[in-house]
Amino acid sequence: MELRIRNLSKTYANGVVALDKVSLTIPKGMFGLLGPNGAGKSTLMRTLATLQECDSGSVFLDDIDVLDEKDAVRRLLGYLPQDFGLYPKVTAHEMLDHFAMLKGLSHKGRRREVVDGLLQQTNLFEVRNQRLGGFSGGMRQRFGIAQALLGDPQLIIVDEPTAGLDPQERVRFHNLLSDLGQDKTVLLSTHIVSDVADLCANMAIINKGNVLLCGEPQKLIDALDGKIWARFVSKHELAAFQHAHAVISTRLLTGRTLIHVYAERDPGDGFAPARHDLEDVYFATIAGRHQALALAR
Ligand SMILES: Nc1ncnc2c1ncn2[C@@H]1O[C@H](COP(=O)(O)OP(=O)(O)OP(=O)(O)O)[C@@H](O)[C@H]1O
Repeated sequence: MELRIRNLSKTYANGVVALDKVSLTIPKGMFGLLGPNGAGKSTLMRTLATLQECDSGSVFLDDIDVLDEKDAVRRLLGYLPQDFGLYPKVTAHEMLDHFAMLKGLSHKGRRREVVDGLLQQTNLFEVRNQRLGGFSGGMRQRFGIAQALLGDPQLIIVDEPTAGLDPQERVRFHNLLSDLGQDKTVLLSTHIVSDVADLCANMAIINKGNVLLCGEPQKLIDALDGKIWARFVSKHELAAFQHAHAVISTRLLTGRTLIHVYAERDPGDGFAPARHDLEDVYFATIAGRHQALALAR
């Protein structure tokens, strides 16, 4: 299914503009929504998940009016919120069975089939009789996906699902999501660039309620060819370089500071062409390098 968001706006009572005329088209497959903390991602996710009202704009899931036909959307939606509580003393199987009942799966045999299937799909079958309170972060997130998948949703929204997972669990969770992306629309909100680089066929970057950039990750990277330059600087040189160049990122590498700058042509000063990636796209966009944006759009 395709999700079409047009001019979606939301200002909270305290005056914070969380969404400012956001327009995005999200096709089938995995779509990454990338942005720093406070960008408006959760506001957008909650609005799409019919849990929160916006002020203006429209959202359609194929021909369903998401803002109006909430029940129809909920039947097609699986949602994994950023924070969700679990009853610590209940086992994974008991909890999922309970959720399945709430979803209307009243036939015991059929429910068992669905619940066991989801526990297998999320690699939790072996631990199904363990209490949720003892689950690791990764197990919790996979359990969150299992409950989101009840009812065979066509649109799956996951809000920052890999924050706090160790690398092994992250890979496991990525595999699970990418399987889902084969035939469903999966919207992944994250501030972790590599989640999007690894998984998503399409992406957008949002900040302060605005969509800054949208496209296919590789094309957005290619649009920066020849425009990202790198060099090491010492700590006391950093401020001068930041003053003289459009520094988009600084990172410590084996104790030295590597800086990446945006420049249309060789900036001199000892810079060499950088091997750039999606992080450069992200940082260049957030830093407001408008030349980069114009090219990549
Ligand atoms: N209920 C609320 N009332 C007032 N302001 C809010 C409310 N919820 C969010 N905000 C503000 O709206 C802005 C967008 O918040 P939102 O949670 O949507 O961003 P986010 O990109 O999901 O960030 P994070 O990654 O930190 O969750 C932030 O400035 C936030 O402080």
